[in-house]
Amino acid sequence: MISRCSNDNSSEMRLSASERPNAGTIRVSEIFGPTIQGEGAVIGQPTVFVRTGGCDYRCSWCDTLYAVDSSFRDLWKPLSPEAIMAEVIKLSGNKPLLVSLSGGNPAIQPLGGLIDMGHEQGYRFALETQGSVAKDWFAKLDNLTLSPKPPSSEMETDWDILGSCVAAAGPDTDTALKIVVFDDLDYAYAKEVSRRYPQLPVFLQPGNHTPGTVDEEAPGVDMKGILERMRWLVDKVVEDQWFEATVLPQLHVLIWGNERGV
Ligand SMILES: C[S@@+](CC[C@H](N)C(=O)[O-])C[C@H]1O[C@@H](n2cnc3c(N)ncnc32)[C@H](O)[C@@H]1O
Ligand SMILES: Nc1nc2[nH]cc(C(=O)O)c2c(=O)[nH]1
Ligand code: SF4
Ligand SMILES: [Mg+2]
Repeated sequence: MISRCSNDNSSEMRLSASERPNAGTIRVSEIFGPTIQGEGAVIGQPTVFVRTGGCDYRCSWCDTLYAVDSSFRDLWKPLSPEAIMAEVIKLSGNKPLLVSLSGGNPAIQPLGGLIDMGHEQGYRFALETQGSVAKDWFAKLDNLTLSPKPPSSEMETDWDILGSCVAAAGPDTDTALKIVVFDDLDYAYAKEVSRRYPQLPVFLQPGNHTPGTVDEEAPGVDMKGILERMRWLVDKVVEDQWFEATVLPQLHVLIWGNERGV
């Protein structure tokens, strides 16, 4: 299974040559914080975000198109692990904390060296990915969130690669599932993912149907609609007696709406 964790993964090969990172450098869309982690297993923890640029998916409702759409490519900087750690250290006042690696798909970037470097200085690392590309260095992470995409995203899950991601993380990384739910079909998908990985904690996150478009700088958010979906999802889990699931909102969206860099 681990042999799938290579650089010539087929999902990654779907990226054009200019979209693939250079060896050693990491393509970065933004570094910000400290803020709190707004989602999933480590929700509420103070963290600095490193958001990489480029993604092998294009979910219909992606809330970070500026780190996905190639029209933003010129804004993604190729940075060395040293340069990224220098910024993380500056933002955190040299006090180690949790670093959240997100994107885009951070799994298509060479992040193993950055994780080693940060660990040496006492920083911890969490990573969010859709589970479409597996890397050996997932085993170095403190937390791995796998967020496979439900039908409403219009993406297809490659179950073998998702399995390779779980295997690559191994026993020393805290791995969790986090599934965005918009409707009944998404809910059924979340149950299927959880059925396949009963050993993994599962977090359900109501979808934000107002994430904005590539042309919007600061899209407005339909908070009432998101909270209604949250209530629907809680009712669903309770009625269904899915007592192993944890339902959480995107806390940062409740606080700051669709604002960037928070
Ligand atoms: C922007 S993605 C980046 C990491 C990775 N590409 C992934 O999808 O897991 C970070 C998280 O935001 C979630 N997300 C993206 N758009 C969303 C939306 N409109 N509503 C709720 N969650 C969303 C994703 O499912 C994922 O769990
Ligand atoms: N505060 C905060 N929490 C988050 N959790 C996941 C995020 C992401 O965009 O990956 C995110 C984000 O952008 N901000
Ligand atoms: S996989 Fe993540 S970053 Fe990529 S398009 Fe989907 S939500 Fe956006
Ligand atoms: Mg986000």
